[in-house]
Amino acid sequence: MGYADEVGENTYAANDTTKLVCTPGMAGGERHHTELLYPIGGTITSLMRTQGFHQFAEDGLKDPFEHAFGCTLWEFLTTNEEHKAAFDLYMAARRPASQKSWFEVYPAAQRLIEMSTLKEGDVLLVDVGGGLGHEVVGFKKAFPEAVGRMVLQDLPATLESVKLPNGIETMGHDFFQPQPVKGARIYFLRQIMHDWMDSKCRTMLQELVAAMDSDSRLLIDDYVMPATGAEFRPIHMDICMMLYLRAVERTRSQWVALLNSVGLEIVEVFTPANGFESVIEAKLAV
Ligand SMILES: C[S@@+](CC[C@H](N)C(=O)[O-])C[C@H]1O[C@@H](n2cnc3c(N)ncnc32)[C@H](O)[C@@H]1O
Repeated sequence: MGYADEVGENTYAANDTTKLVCTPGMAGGERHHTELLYPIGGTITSLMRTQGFHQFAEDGLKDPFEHAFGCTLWEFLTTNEEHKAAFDLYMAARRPASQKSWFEVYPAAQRLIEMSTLKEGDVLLVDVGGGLGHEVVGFKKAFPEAVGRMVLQDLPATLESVKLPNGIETMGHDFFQPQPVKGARIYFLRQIMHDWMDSKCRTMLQELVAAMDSDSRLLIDDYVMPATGAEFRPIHMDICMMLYLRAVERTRSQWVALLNSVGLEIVEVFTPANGFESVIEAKLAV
């Protein structure tokens, strides 16, 4: 596993992996997976023997998490503060520092020049379901002179502990409800759509479509799985999404079908060279 280096008999030294897994975010991830995923594994056989296994469990069917814990993951996190805190820290820390940010994968600098018509008071970016705000903070640091408001949205319980630098607003918002910020240039969803089955994604997207104008862009930061030959990391995530959340990592054709079904069209898909998450840029279909 490489968690430490063996340097002698019964002697181990911390290495970079040791230091990484000791950070609050990765420690949160260890807690999340060991305490939540293992019980799912331990009860999966009884789920298969009773109702069967359904990736998009709907209409009264249970997903593996619900079968193990008696409620969905999101319900569990609303009633379990320690797990919620571990989850939020894990989300904020999950990507290796060597990985490019979404605004490097997506040509944000170029797009910001194209967006130069924005005025003070217009909204540049809404980070929908943005967790503790790590991505919008990173964006603000990278583009301190960018004109326009930046808004972090998430469930009120997530935002309670959030402290952000000046210039970033927080807004409690349930993304299945009407989007209160109209006509933003960018609606950014990182690792949101992969948490939900298609029917729920359609509801969420329809609320965004109703708020978008012709200059708005939807940016989805998620895996775009190849039809064959996927790498280990997205496959692992795909299985986790199925077990935790009755959800999925999507292929390009699945993304196209989902976005087209709500009146959106893909402008371009930006994929980093190392097989990590892509940024899908979409706009209202003409
Ligand atoms: C997988 S995390 C991703 C967080 C962040 N975007 C990131 O990439 O680190 C999913 C986020 O969705 C939020 N969330 C879940 N249900 C939500 C809802 N109905 N409305 C708004 N946010 C929700 C969670 O609180 C969590 O912050």
